[in-house]
Amino acid sequence: MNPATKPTHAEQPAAHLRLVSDRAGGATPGIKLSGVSKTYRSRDGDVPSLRPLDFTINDGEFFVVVGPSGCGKSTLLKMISGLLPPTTGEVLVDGEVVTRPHGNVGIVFQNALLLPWRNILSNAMLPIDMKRLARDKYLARAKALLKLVGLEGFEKKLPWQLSGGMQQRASICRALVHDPKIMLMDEPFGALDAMTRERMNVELMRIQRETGKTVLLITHSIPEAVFLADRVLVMTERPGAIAAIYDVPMPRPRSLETMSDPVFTELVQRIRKHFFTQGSLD
Ligand SMILES: Nc1ncnc2c1ncn2[C@@H]1O[C@H](COP(=O)(O)OP(=O)(O)OP(=O)(O)O)[C@@H](O)[C@H]1O
Repeated sequence: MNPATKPTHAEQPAAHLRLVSDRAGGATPGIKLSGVSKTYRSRDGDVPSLRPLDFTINDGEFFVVVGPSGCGKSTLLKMISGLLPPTTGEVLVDGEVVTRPHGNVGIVFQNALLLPWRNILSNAMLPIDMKRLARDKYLARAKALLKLVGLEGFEKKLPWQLSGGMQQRASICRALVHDPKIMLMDEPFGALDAMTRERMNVELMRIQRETGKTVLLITHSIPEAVFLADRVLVMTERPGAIAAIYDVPMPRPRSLETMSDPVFTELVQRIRKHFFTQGSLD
């Protein structure tokens, strides 16, 4: 095994990431989960979805979660966003316990979920309107974000006039418009064709580099996970637990050629081995 692709302990970030965390100072930055578990109570009985999880995501890190269907990935994301309370344990964002939905996150789902009657700029401005923030303060930011994702000139178009990939780019702007520290992405490119998906991956890495956001992304695709991530968390079947966390020791910026790097190939194979018996990932 290439020593560079050995799994690391959850609490040991890559060296370059540790530097970022150290510089931040003050309250513990990033996202920290301590003993976070979830059991859904339903009429048919309890559904244990996540075993107690302990891990940290560093400020500015690109952190990707892969795992079999139903292992609790979306549940994890909802608990970090504050949309869902954990059954046990605590989620901390910048040292503060999350007890309700908070403004530190922007969320991107599998489908763009744009409002069909609002034009692209108005859709990007939706969080500002919902939070009743000053529109004029954020309008320039929304336009700049649309430009950043290549949608300049499409501000007045309605969602149906854009391709699926363009709509998803608009939804990324919507997630970033209120300048959250963290972007939570649940299978954001699952509905796109393979070529658009690859382009969106490159685009997302560029946006993350330019905005410095912390990204937590969920995917079923192991190559996508390795291509994007600083670290990949591999989950077990439900109730989900941490099977391993891998550092991805490949330099940035990355391009599609990165996928022919032997480190990339070896890491994809190593992670795939976790799922040999399940066959439930790409
Ligand atoms: N509101 C709920 N009530 C009861 N069980 C639920 C509820 N929401 C989710 N579950 C169950 O919890 C488990 C984890 O669900 P979750 O959606 O987090 O998984 P996932 O890993 O995101 O799945 P997928 O990859 O298929 O999207 C599943 O078995 C699901 O059926």
